[in-house]
Amino acid sequence: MALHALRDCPAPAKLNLFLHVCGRRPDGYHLLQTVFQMVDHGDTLHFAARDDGQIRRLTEVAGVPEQQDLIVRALRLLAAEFERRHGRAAPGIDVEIDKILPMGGGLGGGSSDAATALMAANHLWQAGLDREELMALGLPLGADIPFFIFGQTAFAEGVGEALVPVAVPASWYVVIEPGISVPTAAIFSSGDLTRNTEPVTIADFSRCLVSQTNPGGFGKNDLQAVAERLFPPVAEAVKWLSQFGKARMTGSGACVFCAFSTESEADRVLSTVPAVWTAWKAKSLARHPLAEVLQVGGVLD
Ligand SMILES: C[C@](O)(CO)[C@H](O)COP(=O)(O)OP(=O)(O)OC[C@H]1O[C@@H](n2ccc(N)nc2=O)[C@H](O)[C@@H]1O
Ligand SMILES: Nc1ncnc2c1ncn2[C@@H]1O[C@H](COP(=O)(O)OP(=O)(O)OP(=O)(O)O)[C@@H](O)[C@H]1O
Repeated sequence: MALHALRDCPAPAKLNLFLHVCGRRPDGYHLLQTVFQMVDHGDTLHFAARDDGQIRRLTEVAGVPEQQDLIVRALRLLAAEFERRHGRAAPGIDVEIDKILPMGGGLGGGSSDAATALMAANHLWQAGLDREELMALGLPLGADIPFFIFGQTAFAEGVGEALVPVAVPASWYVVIEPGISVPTAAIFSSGDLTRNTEPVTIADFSRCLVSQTNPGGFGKNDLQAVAERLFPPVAEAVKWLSQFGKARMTGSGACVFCAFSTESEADRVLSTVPAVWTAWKAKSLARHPLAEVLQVGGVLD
């Protein structure tokens, strides 16, 4: 029998272990190379099917009107695709969200919410899209959405949509939220941004992991220098966390992280973070945790 509700669906944060800007497309979007790592800290979404075709977000999210929410926009795209395939309107859905990821944090919160919504509704509605089709549906809404649907640690190229799985040792991360929101577009449009980092290979990344224990130690984040200049709290967080290892910004900021090989090391550092910042620790996730909730392993394959 078809399911009517899916509760406690995780939408995990991602960290960009490195992020190189290697060029620019004619449409202005930047060509990146990055490794995406999911961690066990994120938003939680709850879904219930409706029978009137409406897509509703029941939770208020400060600063994000319901109709602009990436979750709602993604579900509208899925509903249109459902109608095209099945010749009838999609059933509709209610969405509730427990939001803990900061916006403009570089943790991919909005993209992760949208990815979880697409996977959950595809399941609830029995829409029948496979993984690649869902990834393609989400890409126009956010460059990180395909990665979350891909659902495993990945080396990414293009604008983040060309994905290859990569093995990264399990690690603990301490993440600092500097308390500001960094608009992604402001970083990419800066005249100071370097856009010519030489392309690397997965083998370069993997070789580096063998020679050092820190998965965040390879390469650099090309967006970081610009973000530090425009947003001094980012620089302060990087400076403070650098006492303990190779600290680095994720995505276009503002959050900053450092990897540790044991939970106790992460706990020790976390306990000393100055109270002005929100900080947390999280463990790496090799697979998207929604697979367990959907109890499928194979629903999208
Ligand atoms: C930097 C990353 O966080 C890395 O994971 C993502 O690529 C950002 O993805 P995102 O938050 O989904 O960004 P979007 O909302 O798609 O893009 C915001 C703006 O940033 C610029 N942008 C974004 C991604 C990219 N590869 N090149 C760009 O130039 C574009 O001006 C775009 O209008
Ligand atoms: N469900 C949502 N959650 C968060 N932000 C949303 C959502 N829907 C739309 N947005 C918009 O997207 C913007 C970016 O939010 P998001 O949390 O994805 O930033 P981010 O972590 O910096 O992303 P990235 O790492 O992809 O750059 C927000 O400022 C907000 O206006």
